[in-house]
Amino acid sequence: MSEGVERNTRTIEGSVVTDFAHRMSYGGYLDLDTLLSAQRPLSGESGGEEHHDELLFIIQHQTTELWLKLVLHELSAACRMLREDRLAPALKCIARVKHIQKTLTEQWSVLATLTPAEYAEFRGVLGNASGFQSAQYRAIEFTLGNKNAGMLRVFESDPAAHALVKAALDAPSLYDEFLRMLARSGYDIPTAVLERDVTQAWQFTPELVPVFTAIYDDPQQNWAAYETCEELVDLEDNFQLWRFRHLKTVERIIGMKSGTGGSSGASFLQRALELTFFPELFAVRTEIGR
Ligand code: HEM
Ligand SMILES: N[C@@H](CC(=O)c1ccccc1NC=O)C(=O)O
Repeated sequence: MSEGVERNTRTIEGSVVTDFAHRMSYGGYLDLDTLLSAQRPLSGESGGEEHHDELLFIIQHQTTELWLKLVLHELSAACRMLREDRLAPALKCIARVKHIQKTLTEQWSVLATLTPAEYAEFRGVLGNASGFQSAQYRAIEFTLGNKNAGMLRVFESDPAAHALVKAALDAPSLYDEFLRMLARSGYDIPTAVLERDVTQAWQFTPELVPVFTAIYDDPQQNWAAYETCEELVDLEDNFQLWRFRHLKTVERIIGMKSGTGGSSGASFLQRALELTFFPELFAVRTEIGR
């Protein structure tokens, strides 16, 4: 038994690098000074006492925004790869997004430890700030096809956020790119779909259902398309689970109070659960085995 283990202490090997005066370090590479100085609870300002739970609230949002940054990065890459007919790497990006979505959905349980009384103690400092104003979240919704130009208005006073969301509004969605790729591979995608105004919300297109039915009827002959369809269904499923957990967390913390962003609150969030990104991929399920 080595001396270190006897004392329940790990021996620090002599080769461990300790002098970072002229070398890049962990904190330097990750810019942790910036990252870890960005949690500034407002409840402590203007004389009041800082509320213990405001740090949880801030970190829950900031970690979400970090993951959303990566989701957007991966979805943008997936769109580009589909455009270049590089399906395998596009699917790899989507697979990563699915894992991030699971982490984000799980993460709600941390915030759910915040009781209504605790939140009420600092909710006032939030003013009219709300997740409704999350530019990255909106850009992701747009990239997945839930376009709504009216959402841009809340970003008018923030040019960088506005540009990010506007770019996502103007670009073809992931579904647009997939359908265009299918058309290039010989599937009978209606011209109106290929030439649609991509800044508009996706509308259910019944003509696509037989195309998907043929794919689902013979997966072996249509494997690439079939696999991609199922990946998109997973993405939508995961997105809905995140929305549902947000709604349920909101209900347990603020009940039916209206939102700081000005909406009716829980009932406004409830209506988001009726939105669908890929309606034909769900409609095809009714047709299978008929
Ligand atoms: C105490 C916790 C939370 C409460 C009470 C809450 C409440 C609400 C409410 C009421 C809305 C509707 C807009 C409004 O009028 O404000 C909303 C929207 C939103 N919240 Fe939260 N929220 C919470 C935590 C979070 C967290 C941790 C995130 C993660 C970033 C988040 C992201 C969003 C997003 C993206 C929207 C827009 C949803 C949409 O457009 O469908 N929220 N939230
Ligand atoms: N809309 C929430 C406030 C809120 O949750 C929030 C406030 C500031 C920044 C992000 C937030 N998160 C989600 O809406 C409320 O009505 O209590």
